[in-house]
Amino acid sequence: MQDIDFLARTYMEIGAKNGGLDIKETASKILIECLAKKVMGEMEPEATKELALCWRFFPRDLFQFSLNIPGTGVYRMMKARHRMMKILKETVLKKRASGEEFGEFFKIIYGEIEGRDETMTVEEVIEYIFIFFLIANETTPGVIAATIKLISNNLKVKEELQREHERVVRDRTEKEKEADLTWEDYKSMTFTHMVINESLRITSTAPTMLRRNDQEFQVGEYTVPAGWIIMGYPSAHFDPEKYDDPLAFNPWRWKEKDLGAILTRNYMPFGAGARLCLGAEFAKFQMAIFIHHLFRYRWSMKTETTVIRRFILKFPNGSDVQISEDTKVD
Ligand code: HEM
Repeated sequence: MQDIDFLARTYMEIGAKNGGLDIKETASKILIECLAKKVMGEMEPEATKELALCWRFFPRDLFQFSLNIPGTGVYRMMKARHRMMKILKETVLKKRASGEEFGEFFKIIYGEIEGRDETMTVEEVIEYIFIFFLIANETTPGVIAATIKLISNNLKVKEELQREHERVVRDRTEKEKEADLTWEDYKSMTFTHMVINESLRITSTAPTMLRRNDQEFQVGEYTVPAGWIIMGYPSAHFDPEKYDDPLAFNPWRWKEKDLGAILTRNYMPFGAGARLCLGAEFAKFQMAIFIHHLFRYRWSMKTETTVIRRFILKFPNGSDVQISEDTKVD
């Protein structure tokens, strides 16, 4: 919690000094810096920053025709990937040589816990970590940027959030707590949790879930033979019988509901079953902390920001917000 809180506050302060920031890019930097520490343990600050910068080549060019020749996005992305693998490998080798401690996640997958045998080679572990970062980075920053766009289009929601976050800051100051956010602060952001749930419903970020069925089964009048690959989509999120006016962004529909639930019959932004998202709580947490720190300023999103879905969420005109030091509210 402290890491995300610190990174979100720091990046927001830098943005305020510069007159603004790109939401998706900033959320991505926070995510990668935080995950890198959790997975790898302490890393050289320059290596972590470079790792985060490499991701800039991914969102734009990941789901495109694979033409890996110089000058294409895919080529730039492959170069960035190569660079990232090199940074990760160098970090592992340096840490090993100096006996420095790895992050908990690394220790688990590499088996570097006392008494356990090695389970993967260094190369395999790095591949695994890369995919882990990739999954995290292709989801959370986009959802955060789309959430800010949804909020920006809805003045009532924006005002309610403003009230909530001013209250959180006020409570903290009154109780003379340290500047860091606490778990209680996070839990008390009820309206923010409603906004997050609604945004996750409406953005339905993971466009599809692929499954191979072991056994034949029936869907209405159709029989799906065993061995088929099924593409599942959380269409329940837009079912008018389950959600009144389903295309409307209405956080109040979550009032009095269980805001902690990441999976119900009609709500599955993080998937379902054995492959339920590993980072669900972490993602929701990052979203809330990011929103909190943004709302410590008066902000506005550039009107030209648009969100489109080309398999994943995309922001062809970026996701810039304007903030400045003199609009800080606390
Ligand atoms: C708002 C952000 C996120 C959304 C909407 C999301 C959504 C999903 C969905 C729908 C799945 C299931 C895919 C399937 O069933 O085939 C999934 C799996 C997964 N997610 Fe996330 N995710 C998010 C953030 C994250 C983050 C931040 C991490 C890592 C820290 C993460 C790590 C994973 C992993 C490792 C899996 C695979 C789990 C498995 O196969 O056992 N996700 N995610």
